[in-house]
Amino acid sequence: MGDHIGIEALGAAAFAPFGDVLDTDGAPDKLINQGLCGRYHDRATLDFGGQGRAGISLFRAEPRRLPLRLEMVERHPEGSQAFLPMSLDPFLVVVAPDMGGVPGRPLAFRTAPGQGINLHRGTWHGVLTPLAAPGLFAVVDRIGPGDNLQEHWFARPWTVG
Ligand SMILES: NC(=O)N[C@@H](O)C(=O)O
Ligand code: NI
Repeated sequence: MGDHIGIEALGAAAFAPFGDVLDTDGAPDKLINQGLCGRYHDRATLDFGGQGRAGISLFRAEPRRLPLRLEMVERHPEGSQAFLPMSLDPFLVVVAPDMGGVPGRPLAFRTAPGQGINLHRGTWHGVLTPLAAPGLFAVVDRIGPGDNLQEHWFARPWTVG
């Protein structure tokens, strides 16, 4: 097995090179619906490339147990990808910097309840990784032609958590 990767609490600053953190920390950008709803407005950079369009899909993914054997990360060169949990269960987010076309050392984060993420176009990441059932997510990503998936299988898996 490869080296061990610790899990940090997800934070916007640490995650900024990789994507956006979606949460309702702090005051809303605007109050709507007669003051009964806080709108946290336009909080993600969506990108679907020239020929793509936005799609909303639902994922029901098997929860993983920690420590996680991380064998592969992937990226979507043509579009961003948002994972929006439909529960308050934290989930695991793994990303990695790009080092000349291959991923560098991964980083792992645990979301707070109610936090979602939007991965920037081309960000190396582990696949959606729930930590509790039912693992139900809305996913906003690119629908369009061409190959939008590049995988990298590590020579030695990493141990996460
Ligand atoms: N393949 C797919 O739709 N999902 C992955 O991109 C993922 O990041 O989970
Ligand atoms: Ni993906």
